[in-house]
Amino acid sequence: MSDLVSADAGDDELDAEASVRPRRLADFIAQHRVRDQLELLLKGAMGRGTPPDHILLSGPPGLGKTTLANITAAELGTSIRTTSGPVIERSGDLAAILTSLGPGDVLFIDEIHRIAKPAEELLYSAMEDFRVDVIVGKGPGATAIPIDVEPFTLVGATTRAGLLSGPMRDRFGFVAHLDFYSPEDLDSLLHRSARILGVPITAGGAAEIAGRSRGTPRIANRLLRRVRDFAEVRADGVVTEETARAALKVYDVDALGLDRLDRAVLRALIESFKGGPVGLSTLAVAVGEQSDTVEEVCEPFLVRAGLLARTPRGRVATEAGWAHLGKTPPSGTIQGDLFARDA
Ligand SMILES: Nc1ncnc2c1ncn2[C@@H]1O[C@H](COP(=O)(O)OP(=O)(O)OP(=O)(O)O)[C@@H](O)[C@H]1O
Ligand SMILES: [Mg+2]
Repeated sequence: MSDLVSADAGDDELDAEASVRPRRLADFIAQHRVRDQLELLLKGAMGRGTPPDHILLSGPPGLGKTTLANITAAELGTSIRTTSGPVIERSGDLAAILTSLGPGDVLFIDEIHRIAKPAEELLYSAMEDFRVDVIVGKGPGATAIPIDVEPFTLVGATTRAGLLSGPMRDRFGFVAHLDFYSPEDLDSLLHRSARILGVPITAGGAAEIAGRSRGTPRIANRLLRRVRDFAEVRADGVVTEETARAALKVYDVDALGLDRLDRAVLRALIESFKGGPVGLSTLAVAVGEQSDTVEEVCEPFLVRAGLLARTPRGRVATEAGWAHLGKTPPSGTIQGDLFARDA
């Protein structure tokens, strides 16, 4: 699919994201439950003068995990060291990072589910006892030298909490799961971003973009940047409902945030297979894509939007799916909940 509605960050997007990324908890939009809990955790620890419990942030891409990790350090007034699971190949790499932390620092490990096993085991003792055993030598003569590390707070982020081992998960005293944002939340977020970017935006403009952002702040901010281009080049620079609509038509993002490939899948399912059920590989061939792409890139959102359902007999279009293409579903079509939240 186009990168425009992908929840993952593009390589060239980091600077653009940094400019609108909230720095403090008070600027972090929505996710009130997580925000309240985190505030209590941090304030409580600061009151006692100790580092807070280790924090695990889980949730789909683009919902604010990296943002919250940085906010944690900012609220605590400490430094943050950032690394990620895949880059820690050897436990020695991790030991070097841990022993260089200052007292109370935040260590942020992104994609923590991808950390190598030996490094994970080293992390256990660091998290629990603020101590690491560094192995010197090889074979029977190898000895473990215990080294103390400063008390620190680990913030782990993962898009796949289910892949974390039990012992790893148990060592986090605070686990927060980030949910997709409501259109109203994204609306506030867009007003905030527009203010920071100096883009004039109307209520209608923000609402129009919010509804197409798939519940994801990263996508909302990205669409705002594209609509701003359009507004500046083809209109008077103001992001209104009309400019947002016209711009997103140019970029092929429809009213629910579906892009060209998402719609092709839905259309094939309905027009070529009468709404299904049809097998994944047959559907993928019909749109000229790999099964993996259809399954991992298009389907999760089509399912979440209640347009498509996965059944034991294959993929089927829901009533909402038919309606989205402006067609009348045959009787007996399953309903599907529009944006049913997985609680
Ligand atoms: N609650 C929020 N309020 C305001 N902006 C937000 C919020 N959450 C996320 N954002 C914006 O969305 C962008 C993406 O967020 P972030 O990088 O924290 O996501 P992530 O969960 O770490 O994604 P990934 O899984 O891809 O690493 C940030 O640049 C930030 O500007
Ligand atoms: Mg991140």
